[in-house]
Amino acid sequence: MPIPKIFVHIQKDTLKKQLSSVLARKGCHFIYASEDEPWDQALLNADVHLALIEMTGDMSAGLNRIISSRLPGELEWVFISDGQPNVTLDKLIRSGAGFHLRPPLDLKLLQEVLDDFIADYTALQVARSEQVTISELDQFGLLVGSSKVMRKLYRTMRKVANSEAQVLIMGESGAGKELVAHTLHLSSNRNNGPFIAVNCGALSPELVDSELFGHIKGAFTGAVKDHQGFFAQAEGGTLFLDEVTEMPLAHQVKLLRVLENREYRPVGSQHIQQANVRVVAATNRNPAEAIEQEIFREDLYFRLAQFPLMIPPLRERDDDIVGLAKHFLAYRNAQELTEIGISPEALSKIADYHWPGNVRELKHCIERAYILADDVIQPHHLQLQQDFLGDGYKQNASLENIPAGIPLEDLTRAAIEATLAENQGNRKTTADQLGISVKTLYNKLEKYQQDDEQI
Ligand SMILES: Nc1ncnc2c1ncn2[C@@H]1O[C@H](COP(=O)(O)OP(=O)(O)OP(=O)(O)O)[C@@H](O)[C@H]1O
Repeated sequence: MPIPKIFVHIQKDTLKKQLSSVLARKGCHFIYASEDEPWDQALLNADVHLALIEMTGDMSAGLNRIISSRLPGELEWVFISDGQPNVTLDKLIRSGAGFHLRPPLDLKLLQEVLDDFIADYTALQVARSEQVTISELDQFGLLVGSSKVMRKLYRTMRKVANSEAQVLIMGESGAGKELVAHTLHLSSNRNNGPFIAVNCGALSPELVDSELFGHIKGAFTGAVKDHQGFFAQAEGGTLFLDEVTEMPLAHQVKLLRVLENREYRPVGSQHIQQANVRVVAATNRNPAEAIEQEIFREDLYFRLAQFPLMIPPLRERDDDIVGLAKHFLAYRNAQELTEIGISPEALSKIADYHWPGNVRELKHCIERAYILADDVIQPHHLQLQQDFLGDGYKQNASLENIPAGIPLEDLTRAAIEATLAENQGNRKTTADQLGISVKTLYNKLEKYQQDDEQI
């Protein structure tokens, strides 16, 4: 780990002697001003973190040159003077540059100041190198995580991947259902075939049949050419039916038939097609409740859930929360050839938050913090949903807490994610509350997902 560099300009021999124990301190590198060049020039040329300067009246010109450079804000300063008033020095100290120690010199205080500085510097270096260039987490397919629950999930997925069982994935929005579906596909014998993902809630009710099963030219007004449905597109591979509970009931029956017979007929066609497709479905809802509310057919549930897989919400994967944050940061650093770190305080804030938006929210939060931080992500760089909208946003319905200057698209995304989390991922209710169509909501979520995937 790099050690801090301290520039020293002490002229009086008596002071040099007094400081000998301080200057013998280990854990930092002292660079002394030479007689060959003016002290201010030497300091401007040196790449140091702190300057320890004995100030005398004849140094004001040099100090003025320092003040007009960028250096004052970039360095920590400790001045030792004989107590003579010095306007230039006062100006620098009043701007918050550091310490001005007057006689009698308190060596203990000077030692403490240097100790604090070295401790802060070291903490910063630790934070910078806090495993942000490496990821510590295990990975299975596209899924990252080492927590007990994730490891259990990996084992189950490995077993189920190679069977032809239909899988129903359950879990909150942003918990990783699509990633699980895709990983199942990649780990299966069908991995040379296509993986087609469909948002059932975004299908327009009039076109569900045509979207799923395709149509032939002239099947209906506007059917100007043959159209391949999702089943045909997924032939030989996996069809992922996301938000399957949002599919209109009438179409759920048709889906059930295909799952039972492995046959379907494109709209307007006389020819039955064979479906060689593995269906993996997902829902944010509790299927039992959806069945009770009569929006999800029980027989379809049993058909789809030959193998139910429950994805735990991020807040139940305690061991993974901080690991995932570092993972996303490490990947971003590798991509951008940067070394942005994360402070222990920021990691605590991440660990303590309840992540209603799950992994998606965490990933997006790190992405924003990466952009905001200069070198180390601090707690104030982490913009959480609750920071945007407040926990009591709904109750207070107050817009006053929204900080000025937030890009509108960020605000839209925060509103969507907060509302989705509040509604346990139910997109219909979310769209209704936000006053947008389900289709618009899906389009936005798809865009956010694509943005996230570029991380
Ligand atoms: N275990 C994980 N490892 C790495 N990234 C993950 C993990 N889980 C989720 N993600 C990331 O979080 C985001 C959301 O994941 P995904 O789309 O799979 O969630 P989802 O449950 O299908 O969400 P929704 O219900 O809103 O469709 C994606 O950017 C994904 O890459």
